[in-house]
Amino acid sequence: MTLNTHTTPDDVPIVVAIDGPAGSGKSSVSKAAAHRLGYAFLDTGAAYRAFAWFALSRGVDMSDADAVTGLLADFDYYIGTDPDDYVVQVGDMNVTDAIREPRVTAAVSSIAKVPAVREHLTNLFRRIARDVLKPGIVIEGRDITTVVAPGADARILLTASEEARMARRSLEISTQSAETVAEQLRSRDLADSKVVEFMSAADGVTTVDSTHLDFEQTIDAVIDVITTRTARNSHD
Ligand SMILES: Nc1ncnc2c1ncn2[C@@H]1O[C@H](COP(=O)(O)OP(=O)(O)O)[C@@H](O)[C@H]1O
Ligand SMILES: Nc1ccn([C@@H]2O[C@H](COP(=O)(O)OP(=O)(O)O)[C@@H](O)[C@H]2O)c(=O)n1
Repeated sequence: MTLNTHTTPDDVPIVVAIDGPAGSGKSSVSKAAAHRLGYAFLDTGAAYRAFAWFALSRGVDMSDADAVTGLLADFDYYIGTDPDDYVVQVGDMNVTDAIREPRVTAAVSSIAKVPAVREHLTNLFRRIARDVLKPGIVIEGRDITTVVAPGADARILLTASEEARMARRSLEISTQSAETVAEQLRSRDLADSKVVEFMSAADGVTTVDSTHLDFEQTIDAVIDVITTRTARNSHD
């Protein structure tokens, strides 16, 4: 795949792209798969969340696309790509936990629909992937198989039923009722799906449905796809 500028073919990291709706297991499964394979891991949703956190901290009107776009120049973002050392920073602030707060989750779709924000972050993700020193990278989000890395060596859509996704997410969030978590997840998926298609697989993308798989089985299923696709590509 052509994301990087390493000079010899053996030096080129393998790129694995994973998309899917909220709560399907993208972050946790991608992180575990990257750990097992010795690859880097890039959570792209963290950048959208961090930018929403930044816009909130500046008191910007989230519905004002020009004002939101105007903040990009000051957005100093860092994310670790080691699956065993996950950290997200804006300037000097460690925002790893803050970006998961409900007020950020509620604001993120508004900034994610601004085209200039998507373009800026897409370029950032490609730069991060290009500079990775490990043999591969797993990149996960909403538009990785279609926009950020459509030429990835392995492309996966990780799905699960709405019921399973809501149950998993509400297990994680103790500060809100299961009904509130479910309602917010449903409305965020709806808002996001107007901007990016992530509910059905694009051509060449393999679907992994984790509804009836436990966490370990889902990691195994994703690694199976990666192994098969990368073995096939190396013979193309
Ligand atoms: N197959 C699975 N079975 C049960 N729980 C799972 C499974 N896959 C992921 N999870 C759990 O579901 C929750 C949501 O997963 P997460 O990776 O945050 O999803 P996403 O990044 O798609 O929003 C996490 O607590 C994760 O550990
Ligand atoms: N590649 C991406 C990743 C996230 N996003 C946006 O960022 C938000 C947070 O992403 P996330 O991956 O942390 O969300 P979850 O699926 O984990 O709940 C999503 O609701 C989208 O609005 C996006 O637009 N494109």
